[in-house]
Amino acid sequence: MSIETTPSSAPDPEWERVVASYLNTPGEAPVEKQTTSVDLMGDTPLTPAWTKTRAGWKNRAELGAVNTARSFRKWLRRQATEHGHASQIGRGLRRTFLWVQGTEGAQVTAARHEVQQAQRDYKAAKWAHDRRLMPGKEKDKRRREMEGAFADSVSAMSKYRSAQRDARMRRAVRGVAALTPIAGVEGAGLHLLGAPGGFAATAATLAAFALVGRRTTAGELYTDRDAKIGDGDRMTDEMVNRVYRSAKVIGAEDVVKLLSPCTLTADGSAWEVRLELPDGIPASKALGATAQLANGFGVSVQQVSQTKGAREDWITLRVTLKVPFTGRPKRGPLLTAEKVNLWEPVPMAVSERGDVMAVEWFEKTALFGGEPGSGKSAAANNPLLSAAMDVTADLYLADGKGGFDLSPFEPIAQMIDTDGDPERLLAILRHVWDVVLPELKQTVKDHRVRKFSEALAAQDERVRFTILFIDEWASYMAAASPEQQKELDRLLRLITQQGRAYAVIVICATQKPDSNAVPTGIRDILSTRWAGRCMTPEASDTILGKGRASAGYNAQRILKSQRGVGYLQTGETSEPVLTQSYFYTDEEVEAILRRAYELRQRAGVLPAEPEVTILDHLRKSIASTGRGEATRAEVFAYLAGVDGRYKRGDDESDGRYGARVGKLLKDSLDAAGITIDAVKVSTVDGRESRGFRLEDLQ
Ligand SMILES: Nc1ncnc2c1ncn2[C@@H]1O[C@H](COP(=O)(O)OP(=O)(O)OP(=O)(O)O)[C@@H](O)[C@H]1O
Repeated sequence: MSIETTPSSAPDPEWERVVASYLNTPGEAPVEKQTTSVDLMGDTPLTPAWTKTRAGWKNRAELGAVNTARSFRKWLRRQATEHGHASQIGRGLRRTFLWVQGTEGAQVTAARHEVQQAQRDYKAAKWAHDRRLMPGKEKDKRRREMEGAFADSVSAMSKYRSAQRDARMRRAVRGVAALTPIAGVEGAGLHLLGAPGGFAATAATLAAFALVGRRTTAGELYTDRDAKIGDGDRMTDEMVNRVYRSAKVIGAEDVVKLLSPCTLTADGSAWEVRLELPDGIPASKALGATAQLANGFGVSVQQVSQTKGAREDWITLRVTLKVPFTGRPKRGPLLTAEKVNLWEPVPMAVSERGDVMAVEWFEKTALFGGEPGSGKSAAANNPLLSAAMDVTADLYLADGKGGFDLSPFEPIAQMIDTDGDPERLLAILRHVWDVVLPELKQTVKDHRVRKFSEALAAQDERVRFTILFIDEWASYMAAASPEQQKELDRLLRLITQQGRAYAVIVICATQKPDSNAVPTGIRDILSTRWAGRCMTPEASDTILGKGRASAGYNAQRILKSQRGVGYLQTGETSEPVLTQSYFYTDEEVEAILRRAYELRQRAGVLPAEPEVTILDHLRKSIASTGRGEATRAEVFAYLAGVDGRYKRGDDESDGRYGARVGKLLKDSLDAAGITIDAVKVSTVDGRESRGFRLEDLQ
């Protein structure tokens, strides 16, 4: 959450007056209005009420502590440079001393030099005059010269004295000018507050000297030019402009206009600012320069996110202080939900800002993509488990990888394939296309409406959601014959295209999102996309759409340590949003599905138990030996456990029992149209016997 500063939301007195006179008809008592402090210039930040609550104060205190620690670190770094405060004070003292001393010293030196010269001239003239054996005229001339030199020497001496006096006087005046405020402040501080006042006055004096010495000898002032968020500096207007310039998003002379102040979010996890790009620069240019911006801010590329605003030139920039989504996953809402209504948006993930991302599923289809381990099964679990908790949703599930991800859904799924068997998937698609969809279409026709709706669902219980989830389509295609491939492709296309209006939700998941993974024609109509970590920007684009990676939405940038993180693009938001999906552990999945089972049992919508055939029993009896084959005795022992007719009578001999149940098994297989002959197999202790092999059954 960020502290909004929206001056425009401050009360407008003119408007209030108009509204008040409109509401107050003549004769009526005037409407009593709440008075709020009016911000006439609209320039005071609006302080949300929550900041004055206990939690608000606590948050502020925490933020204050974080900021103080950060400022202290920055101050320490500064002290090692020539902009350190000790250096500044030293420079200030030197400069003040030089100012008090002034430039009169040069004039005094010049005057002294004049005196020395005049005295040298006088000595020379006197020496010339004092010589003997000189005609009288010459003697007179030399006397005059000597007297002239003497007068010059006296005059130079007087000028020198005057320069000295003048210099002393000026220095005294400047000294008094410099010392009076210091003495005044010190005196007043000591007089008024005693020792603390004296300390405060000394601090003020030092601050004044620091101010005088703030420029270095080279004339430089201290600036935040190199300040980086990664170094613990705060985001400033100047920093944002510098970084956008160095990232070449804007020109050297351009300026980005800040639409909001640079604010640390309420939870202290990120800096945020809304900005307006200069004319002629599209938002996509800024969105595509995330790596360069991250460099400028001194953070990793995962820490910078930009979202396009309502206008092409508006951007919200967010720089987190740590790599997001590396902490513990958020607790999923299904753990405590009693049931789910799929007609309402289903919470799926949490965005970087901590917003819950909820997805509407009616008329939606989805594609979950990402390299193995990126968390797509965990992400896809969100709609699947939500659907499980809505008793009006029927689940048709197929796992091309033949893994265990879907096994816990088995008791509540209408049809499921967990073996990656294309024939089984074909049976599921045929059932949905031939049985389910026609019934749903008929329901719509009966009500003479165009499509399903929540209101219709309240009237008619035939209005149900149908969830068709296919994990790893490519694996099915690889295992299918060319005819099966064609048929699978045809049915999936038809169901996806026609099912939307009848609440048929097709969800595909794939490790390698290309045209083999999901046929291109189908991929294009899958409206909701979730892109987990990908190997290449191209793979990311295959899920999110062409050009997304270069516009800044590149799932290749997601780190391995960011578990379950992916770009979520829904019909509701035009831009993909980086999110971390809710994660349910295996135990949690089972607990949710147990509740879903009970809900469905109470609602009477559990799928009918599939009939177990004699072939299923035979298969299981062989599988239970773990050898891929079973002796007749082992098969009969298993069958005796599931069917009373195979139990041995008390007085039945080995031979008679074998003959009786052997015939019983043969008759049952014949009735099912299955012919399997007993073959030679090995017993547990390696001897030979007659029995059945699993591969023969398959
Ligand atoms: N949202 C999440 N929060 C925390 N950890 C997660 C999250 N999502 C997935 N993980 C972790 O990542 C692991 C792999 O997840 P998941 O099985 O969903 O990946 P996947 O992409 O489906 O892999 P595969 O393609 O091999 O099936 C999980 O076992 C879990 O430990």
